[in-house]
Amino acid sequence: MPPVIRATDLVKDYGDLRAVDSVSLDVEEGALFGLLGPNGSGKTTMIKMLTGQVKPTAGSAAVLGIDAVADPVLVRRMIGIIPEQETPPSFLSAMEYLAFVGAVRNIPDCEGKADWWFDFLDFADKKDVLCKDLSRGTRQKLMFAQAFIHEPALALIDEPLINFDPVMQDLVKEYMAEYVQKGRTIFLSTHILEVAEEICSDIAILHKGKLLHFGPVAELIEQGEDLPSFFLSLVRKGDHA
Ligand SMILES: Nc1ncnc2c1ncn2[C@@H]1O[C@H](COP(=O)(O)OP(=O)(O)OP(=O)(O)O)[C@@H](O)[C@H]1O
Repeated sequence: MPPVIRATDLVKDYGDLRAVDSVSLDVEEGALFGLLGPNGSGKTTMIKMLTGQVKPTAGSAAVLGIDAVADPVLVRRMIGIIPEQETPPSFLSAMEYLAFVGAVRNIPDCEGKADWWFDFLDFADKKDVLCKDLSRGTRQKLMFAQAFIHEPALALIDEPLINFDPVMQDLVKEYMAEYVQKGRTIFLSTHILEVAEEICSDIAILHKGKLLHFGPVAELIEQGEDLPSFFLSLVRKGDHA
């Protein structure tokens, strides 16, 4: 079975800055893959290249078997995405936004599915509120719902938990764990190392655009490592390299 994501020697330069430096990695079907790294290490740029939002300077990316550089529109049609810091359109209500996503993605019974998400993430009382008047956490609930409402084979989500309270974080973590058990795949970036250790099957650690580590979380734990300490020592070593 080919990997769900295959990145090969991906490079992204912004002017003189090399934001991603020859990164290669495979993500297998059913993985809950965590992309970790300090601020500015290139996580968002990686996600943007894999979702066809940014064209790599060099290298290639196959996502669900599709060439993400040559056919970014098809990739975006097939996947779910939560871009970094993205908020839904201010002028639509929460329900209108999910209906809009449903129309673009051709989702059957989108209204019924939207209602399920309003109940599941406990914001049914906000469905007719304009997005501009929603709290940050509620906007994040909506972004989470739009990424998963069509049950994509692959969701790429940038910092999905950051605005959620602990109860909501727990609910969403459980949802993601069950989601991948059904054979679907999630690729997420996060700063919350404890979350990555708890739910991710595999991780990659980026630092200054370079891939410092890539592999299953279980392997680290078998070696007696805990992810937060492992991450910190790797990044500190990278700082002095
Ligand atoms: N459009 C852009 N133009 C110029 N530089 C950019 C652009 N986007 C990102 N960068 C730079 O590329 C580097 C990697 O940024 P990126 O957002 O990918 O990192 P990140 O790991 O997601 O960071 P954070 O954890 O802080 O969100 C940073 O130095 C950033 O300033």
